[in-house]
Amino acid sequence: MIKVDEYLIKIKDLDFSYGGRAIYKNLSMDIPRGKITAILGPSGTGKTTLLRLIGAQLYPERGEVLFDGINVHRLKRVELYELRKRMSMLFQSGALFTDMTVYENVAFPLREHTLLPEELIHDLVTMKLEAVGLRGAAKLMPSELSGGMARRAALARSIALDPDLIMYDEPFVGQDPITMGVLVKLISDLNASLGITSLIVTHDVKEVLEIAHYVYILADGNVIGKGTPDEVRQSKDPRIVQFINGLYDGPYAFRMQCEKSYLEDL
Ligand SMILES: Nc1ncnc2c1ncn2[C@@H]1O[C@H](COP(=O)(O)OP(=O)(O)OP(=O)(O)O)[C@@H](O)[C@H]1O
Repeated sequence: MIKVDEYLIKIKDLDFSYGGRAIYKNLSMDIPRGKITAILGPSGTGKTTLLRLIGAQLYPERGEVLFDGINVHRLKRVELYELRKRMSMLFQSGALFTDMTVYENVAFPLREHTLLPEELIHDLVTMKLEAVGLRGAAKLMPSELSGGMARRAALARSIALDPDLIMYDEPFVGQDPITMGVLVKLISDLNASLGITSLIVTHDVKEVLEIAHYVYILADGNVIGKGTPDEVRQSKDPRIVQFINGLYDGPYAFRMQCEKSYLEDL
């Protein structure tokens, strides 16, 4: 019997720095297959960097990232190109092609990467648009969409090739509460209906904890907390308490260190 590993991504003993400035030191994480994992942490910790390491846009100095057992940093260019069809990355900007309709945007990856006939492409695009509730917007241009609709259209495009993984980088930024609620539910529904592994980097802690199955909290170059949403909510670690509750001050200082005292500066 073939044993399917319960983790889609395994990160082992990873070191990464930007020009000598260490971002990760000995980082190890396992991302469960078919589940929603939230990656939380203070600004500048390296969450986006982590997504780029998984996608092999960046290379570590040490350690490895295994995607379905494949070391992503050892692949040749063509192999990586193939593997990336199984990973989708959704940035906060959405980045739709502005000169194409919503339909053409969703059809684009199918035309780029497959030789499917137009009829089948039509059916697939229609299904993806239906999944995000935008079948009625197929003919619209991106400039005619609201911010939330644009993100949903980008989401439809990112699932066009039925990826195994979607990495969301700040998917809720700049949205009103209702739109945010729609996006949160959509991500959760897509995860359940398509069985996609979802990795969400966000500062919207409350929203993401409602739908995540597993949570990693990163700070100071490593994992400072992990577990189910309930487990991290109940943590007594002051760094995690501060972060989960969005407290103004705590172990992570609100004020940056300054050489002179406040009085001296005045
Ligand atoms: N290309 C780069 N070259 C040098 N330093 C970089 C580069 N990209 C990011 N950094 C730095 O690396 C650190 C981690 O950046 P990253 O964007 O991964 O953090 P983040 O946790 O996603 O932050 P935020 O939550 O604010 O989006 C930051 O201090 C950032 O300034």
